[in-house]
Amino acid sequence: MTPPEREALASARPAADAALVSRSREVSDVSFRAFLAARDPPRVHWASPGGLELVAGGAATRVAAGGPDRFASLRTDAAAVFEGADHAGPPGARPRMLGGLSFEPDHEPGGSWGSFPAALFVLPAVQLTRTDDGTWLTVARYDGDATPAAVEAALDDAAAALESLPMMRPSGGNPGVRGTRWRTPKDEWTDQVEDVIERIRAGGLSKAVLATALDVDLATEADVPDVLERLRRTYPECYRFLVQPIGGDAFVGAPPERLVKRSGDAVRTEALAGSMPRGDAPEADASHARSLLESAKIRHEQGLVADTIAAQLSAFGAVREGERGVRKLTNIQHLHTPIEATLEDDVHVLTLVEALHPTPAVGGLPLAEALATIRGTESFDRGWYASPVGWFDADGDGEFAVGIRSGVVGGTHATLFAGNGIVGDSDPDDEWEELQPKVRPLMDELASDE
Ligand SMILES: C=C(O[C@@H]1C=C(C(=O)O)C=C[C@H]1O)C(=O)O
Repeated sequence: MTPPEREALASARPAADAALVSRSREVSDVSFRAFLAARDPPRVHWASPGGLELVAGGAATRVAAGGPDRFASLRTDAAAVFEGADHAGPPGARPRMLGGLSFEPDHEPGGSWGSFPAALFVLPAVQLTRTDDGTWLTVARYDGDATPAAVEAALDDAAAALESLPMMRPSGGNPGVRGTRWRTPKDEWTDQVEDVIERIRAGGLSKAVLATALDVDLATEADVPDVLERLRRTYPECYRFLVQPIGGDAFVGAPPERLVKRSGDAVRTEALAGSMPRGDAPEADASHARSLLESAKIRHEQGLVADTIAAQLSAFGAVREGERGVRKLTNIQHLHTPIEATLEDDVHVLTLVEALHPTPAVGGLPLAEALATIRGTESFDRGWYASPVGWFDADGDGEFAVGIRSGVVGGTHATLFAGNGIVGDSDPDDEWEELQPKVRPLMDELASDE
């Protein structure tokens, strides 16, 4: 990203005399991959398991923010964009802001995160939305000349362009991997885990989530729409997202973990922590699941996450914790507790995100001590890894996933991320083994399948 581009992103604000106009039209189902491949950046993709699925390109407008007030700044700027919005179309295709935030509020773009400010949300120019009511094409504009007639004409053009897209775009195949390098080799990782354990034993810290990055050299350029399409088939039980602010580097992932969903006064979240592999045979798989449910260490670690989330949500309304169980993913299983709340007041989903992020599933406990430990120990830039990624609308409804099982992909390079909760009785060798399945979702889609 050139300095002027970075400047433009960092200062993305609503314009004084602009109005938001959007129009949607039902279209016959079309390949999301082909649509995404044909769009210019910014490009975004969001899919929740069994729910909303959308792909979009271009920006009608965007809001960006950084520093300790970034959530307040986003809420204010987004409210200005949504004010007086003129949308004709089904509720499922209503205007949404899509994007995410960095793990730390004072994040500065750089390295793999060169085109990612501390918070960025895009209101897409052209979007395909798949809902229970069919597939909808939406065009939005936010400027002084955005009249309904102009937007309808742009919708006609976008619909005509859809006609020329192939129904099914043939897959280009995986890019292939030339080499990989952990940012923290095993001996360094072991030292880091031991340091964290020592801090925990010294008192004042119960848990810290230690993460690292895997640099991947690709044999050919990765085709991000292809990667997302394959993740849809291999990890159907996970979210899928893409945020590509400028072109080049794209943040993609298939996280299993919901940070929060707000729909009216209903709030849903979950505590997901503790990991075991999947077994090859049903008996082995069930035995791993039993180990998750019976391990005192894992129950303690996941219990801390559930209690903290429930306590934070209780500031907003009545909280109900569901039954603890095992969440099975394609290549890993976790301990899981569903958590729901009923809001007493009209609270924006961004306010809930602000209260919950980072949960002890990706930060630690107590939070301040855990963050100081993470900053003092990790030798890579988390950027947007383990951060909120999702969408919100004019009413403050929305849904956010935790940006794990993720990586930054650009050209012939990818950086993948993985982390584990460290507690007092963690074993560095086990923690090293646990990192491996967490980079696999993306790694499997990058490595050649032969
Ligand atoms: C931090 C990650 O995952 C988190 C940490 C887990 C753990 O400590 O076992 C399990 C699930 C996630 O909450 C990651 O995938 O990078």
